[in-house]
Amino acid sequence: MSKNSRDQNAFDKAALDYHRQEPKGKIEVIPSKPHSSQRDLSLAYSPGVAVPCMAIHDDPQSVYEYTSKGNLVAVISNGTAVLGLGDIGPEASKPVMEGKGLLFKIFAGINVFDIEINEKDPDKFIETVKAIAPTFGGINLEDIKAPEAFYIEQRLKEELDIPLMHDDQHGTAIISAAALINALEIAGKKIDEVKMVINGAGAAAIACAKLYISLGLDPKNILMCDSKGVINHKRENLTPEKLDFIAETEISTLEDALKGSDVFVGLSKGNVMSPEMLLSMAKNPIVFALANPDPEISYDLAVATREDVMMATGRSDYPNQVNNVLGFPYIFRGALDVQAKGINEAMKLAAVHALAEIAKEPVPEMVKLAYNVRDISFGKDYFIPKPFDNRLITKVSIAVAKAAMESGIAGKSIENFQEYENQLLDRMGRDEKLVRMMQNRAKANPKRVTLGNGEEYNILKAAQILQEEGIAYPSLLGSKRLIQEKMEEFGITLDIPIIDPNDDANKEARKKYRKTLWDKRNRKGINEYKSKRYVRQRDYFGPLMLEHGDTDALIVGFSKSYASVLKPILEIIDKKPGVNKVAAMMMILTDKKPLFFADTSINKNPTAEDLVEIARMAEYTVKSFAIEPRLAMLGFENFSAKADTSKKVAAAVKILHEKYPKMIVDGEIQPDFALNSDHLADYPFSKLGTNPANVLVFPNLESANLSYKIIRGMKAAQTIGPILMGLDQPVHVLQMRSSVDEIVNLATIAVLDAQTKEKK
Ligand SMILES: NC(=O)C1=CN([C@@H]2O[C@H](COP(=O)(O)OP(=O)(O)OC[C@H]3O[C@@H](n4cnc5c(N)ncnc54)[C@H](OP(=O)(O)O)[C@@H]3O)[C@@H](O)[C@H]2O)C=CC1
Ligand SMILES: CC(=O)C(=O)O
Ligand SMILES: [Mg+2]
Repeated sequence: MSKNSRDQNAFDKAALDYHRQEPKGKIEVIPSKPHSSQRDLSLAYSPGVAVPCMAIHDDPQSVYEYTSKGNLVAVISNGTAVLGLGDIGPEASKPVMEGKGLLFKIFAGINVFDIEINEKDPDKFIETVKAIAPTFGGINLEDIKAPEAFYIEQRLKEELDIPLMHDDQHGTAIISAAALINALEIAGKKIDEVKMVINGAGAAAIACAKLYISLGLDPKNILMCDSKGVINHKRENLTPEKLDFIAETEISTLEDALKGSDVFVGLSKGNVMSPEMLLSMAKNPIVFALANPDPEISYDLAVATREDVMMATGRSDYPNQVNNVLGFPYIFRGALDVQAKGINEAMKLAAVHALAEIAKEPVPEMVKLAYNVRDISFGKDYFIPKPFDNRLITKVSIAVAKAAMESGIAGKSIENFQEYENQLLDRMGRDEKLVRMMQNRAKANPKRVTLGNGEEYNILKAAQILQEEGIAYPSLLGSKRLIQEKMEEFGITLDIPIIDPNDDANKEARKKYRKTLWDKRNRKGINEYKSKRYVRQRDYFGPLMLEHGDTDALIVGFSKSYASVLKPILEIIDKKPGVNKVAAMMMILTDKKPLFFADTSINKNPTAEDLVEIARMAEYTVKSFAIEPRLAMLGFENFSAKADTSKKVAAAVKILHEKYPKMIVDGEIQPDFALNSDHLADYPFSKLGTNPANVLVFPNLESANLSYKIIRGMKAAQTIGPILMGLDQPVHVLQMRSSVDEIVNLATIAVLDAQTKEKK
C-alpha cells in the first residue's frame, strides 16, 4: 500500500471515528433555561407555558419574543446533490447537514435543526417545507440538485416570509463573486472584458453566472459547460436555466472553451481540468476550482503547472478557500437579527462587497496568529478572507442587516449599530475558537513533542491525534515492551518513536544526560550513584532530553502527583532569564469567553511579591494567545484590605500599579464582582472599569486549585492546563488522568511554546 493511500485510509477511519464517537453525530439539543426546581418546571411546562402560548396566539409576532424561533434555522435537503457526490439520498446527506449546523453555531451562534426529507417531487417537497416553516426563523436549503432547486427555491421565497436561501446557489455566488472582484483587481483585468468558462450548469453554476453578470460580466463572454460539454446553439433539450446561457459558438468541449480564457469557475466534479487545459488559458489566469471534496484541478497541480495562476478551491487546506462557509453564517445572522422577510439582491450584494473589502484591509494579529503566518496581505495568495477571521461576523452581518433595513424587508430595526457589533463579537466568544486557533498555529510549524506514560490509552490516543492532525511530531517515553504490548491490546497502530530510557540504544544519551545531571545537582544532594540511577527513570530522562534539544517539548505527569513529576523538571530546567518564580495557570473555556486562573499548582502561599510575579507571567502568557489580559487580583473582600489575605493582595496591587502602570489589573476583589460589569460599576476608580476581568490571580494555591477543580469535576467548562509559566523550556505537567482532549490541548500549547522559543 502506498504512503498516500495509507494516509487516506487513516484519514477515512478518523472521519468515521469522529462521527461515531458518543454522542453520535455532531449536533445535540441543550435546554437554555434553568430546569432544576419544581418552580422552573412549572414555568417551562404546564401550567406556566400556557401563558406565552396565549400571548403568541393574540400577537403572532411575539413568537420571536417567547420562543427560540428567532435564532433557529432549518438546514433542509433531499440529498440529491450532496457536495460533488451526487444523489446519495437523504440519510447519506445527514452528516453534511449536521456539519452545516455545527458551522452555523460556531461561526454565528445560530441554532440549527437539520432536516432530511425523503422527497424528490418538487411540489411535495415544497409543501413539506412550508408545513414545518413556522418552527424556524430562517431556512437554508442545501444540496438539492438543479433544475429542481431553482423551482423549489423560487416558490418557497414567494410563499414564505422568513429569510430563505438555497446556499449552493447564492452562498457560493456571493463568496465567489467577492473573490472574483479581488482576483481581477490583482490580475489587472476588468470584469466587463474578461472571458470566462464556467464548468457545471447546476444550482451553484447558474446562480454564480447570474450574480457575476449583475456585477458587470458580459454574458457574451461566458462559455458554460455541463456534463455533455459546452452549452451552445447545437444543444437540444436544455432546461430553461441553461437556455439563458446558450453561446453562439461552434466550440463544444471544455478543452477548446478554455483556450485563451481569463477565468475558469469550476462547479462540477473533481479532476476534470488537465494541466494542458490550464496552460492554454490567457496570462494570469484566474482558476476557481470549487467542486468538493476534490476540486476540478488540485491546488498543487495548478500552481506546479503555471506560476502566474491565481488559484482558489473550496478546501480549507490551501490558500483562498472559496467556500460558502464564509457567507451563510453571517448572512443568516444579519437577516435573523432584523427579522428580514427574505434574503433579497440588496442583501446579497452587500455581503459580496463586505467580503471583498475585508480581504483588502490589514489583517488583524489574531488572524495571523490563527494561521501562524507572520504576514498576510491582499495579493495572489490572499484575496478572500479566512474562515477564522472575527471581522466576518461583524462586517458581513452588519452589511446584510443594514441592506435589509434599507431595502424595506426588515421586520425590525437595529437602532445602535455599535451596540449590535458588540453583541456579535460577544457571540463569537461562545465557542472553542481559541482551541482551533491554537491548533492551526501549531499545525503551521509542528514540533517534536515527547509524551510521558506512553503505555496509557489516553496518551496513545492523544499521540495518534497529534500525529494525524499534524499538530506535532509525537514520541512516547516509557518502557518499549510495555508500550508495544499496550498498543496491541488497544488496537492502536502508531508509527512514531518510542523512547525507552533503559534501552541499549540510549546508552550514549544516558551518558551525556548523567553528566548534565551531575553538573547541575552535585552540590544539591545528587551523588554519582544517584545520577546513574536517575537517568534510567523517565521522570529525569524526559527533562534531560529537552535540555539537550533531543526533543522540542515535553508533556508528563499523566499518572503521578503533580509535585513528584515537577521536582525533576525544576532540578534540570532553568527558569527564564529574569524570572524568579515558576507558576501554573489554567485556561477555562467558558461558554462566554476564555478565563485564566493562576497560580493553580505551584506556590502554596505566595507573598505580595510572588503575586506580582505570578500576575506578570500570567499577563505575558495570555497575551501570547492574542487575548488582551485584564487581571483581577482576587480576595474575599472588595477594596477594603481588612483581612490578612486581603492586605497581601492589596500590597501586590500597589506594587503592580506603581511598577507597571499600563497593566490592566486591580483588586483585591471578589470573583463574582470581577466578572460582572454591573457590579464593577460600583467601583469606578478601578483600573478594570466596567469591562470584566479574564485573568483571575488567586491569593493562594488552595483557592485557585479548588476553584478550577470544581469546574473540572462538574464538567462545567473545558479546562486546559496547567500551563507551566516561567521555565526556559516547553514543558507542561498534566493533571492526573487527563482526558485525551486535555492532553492534545496541552501538547498544542507546548508546540506553540517551542515555536516561540525558536523565534527568539
Ligand atoms: N466551494 C463551494 O462553496 C461550493 C461548491 N459546490 C460544488 O459545486 C459542484 C456542483 O454543485 P451543485 O451546483 O449544487 O450541483 P448540481 O447537481 O445542481 O449541478 C452539478 C452540475 O455539474 C455538472 N457536471 C457534472 N459532471 C460534469 C463534468 N464532468 N463536466 C462539466 N459539468 C459537469 C452537471 O451537469 P448536467 O447538468 O449535465 O448534469 C450539473 O450541471 C459540487 O461539486 C459542489 O461540491 C457547490 C456549492 C458550494
Ligand atoms: C460547500 C457546499 O455547500 C458544497 O460543496 O455543496
Ligand atoms: Mg452544498
